Amino acid sequence: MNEARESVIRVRGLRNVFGKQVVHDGLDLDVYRGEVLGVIGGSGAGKSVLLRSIVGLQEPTDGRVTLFGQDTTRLRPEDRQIIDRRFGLMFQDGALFSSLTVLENVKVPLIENFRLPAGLADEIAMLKIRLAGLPSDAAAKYPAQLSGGMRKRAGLARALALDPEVLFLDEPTSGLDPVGAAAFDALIGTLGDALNLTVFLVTHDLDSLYAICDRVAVISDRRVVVVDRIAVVERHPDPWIRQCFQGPRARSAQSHGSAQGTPA
Ligand SMILES: Nc1ncnc2c1ncn2[C@@H]1O[C@H](COP(=O)(O)OP(=O)(O)OP(=O)(O)O)[C@@H](O)[C@H]1O
Repeated sequence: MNEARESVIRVRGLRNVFGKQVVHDGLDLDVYRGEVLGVIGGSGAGKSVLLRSIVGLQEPTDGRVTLFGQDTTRLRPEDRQIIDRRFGLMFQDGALFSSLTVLENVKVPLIENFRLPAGLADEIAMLKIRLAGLPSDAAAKYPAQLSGGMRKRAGLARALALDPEVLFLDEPTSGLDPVGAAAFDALIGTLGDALNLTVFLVTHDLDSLYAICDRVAVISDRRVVVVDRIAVVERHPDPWIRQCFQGPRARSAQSHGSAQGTPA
């Protein structure tokens, strides 16, 4: 069925080496338009390096990354800029500018990319702040005045500023309590559907996999060992996967997932 779908991210033969450490070697991955793809793997497996390689924050040692059908290793800077506008990035802590208010933070990509009149930029930024589930009065606050969960939502609002087609999220629920994490998952699921987003979600959170991911990719032994629906992935014989899906946390996540009626 997937063969007919458009691959918005295509990674082929990715290799990343730091000194003597080979992080990726011959890694292949496709991400299809409209799906929520969860990316998991042990600590240090190379999830963040993969994300960074895809979005251009890290130049791969070798291999090819194609975004929206364009080979990113061959792009002219001006074409790279056009591609960059088509995705949004959200890091663990929101990665906000501490000296700017939430509203100003969300306006940064709007001002950098488009010469919008100030009033219009304010209106768009406010819309994104509300879309990310923040109250309007959060707009005037500085990151230090927000809770961890609110900072993540502000980071999400900024990632949504340019109406991206693809959203990259690096461990968005880390540090949140279970209720906050479930609410954030629900928000991503709802926004993904409403805005027809493709979501690339790096996570350690098994609940997120069951709650919102259409497919899950597992990085082990320097490559993607399996990418499939969670029900298939959890039965894979890879030792790390077995350990991951046979513990008590997995059983709890599995029961939450089926209770929500959202088996992946
Ligand atoms: N710029 C860099 N220079 C040297 N080594 C790096 C660099 N970036 C990442 N690494 C190494 O690459 C490996 C993979 O890192 P990465 O952050 O992708 O892991 P991860 O799977 O996201 O781990 P975690 O789940 O703990 O966040 C680690 O051993 C890390 O130390």
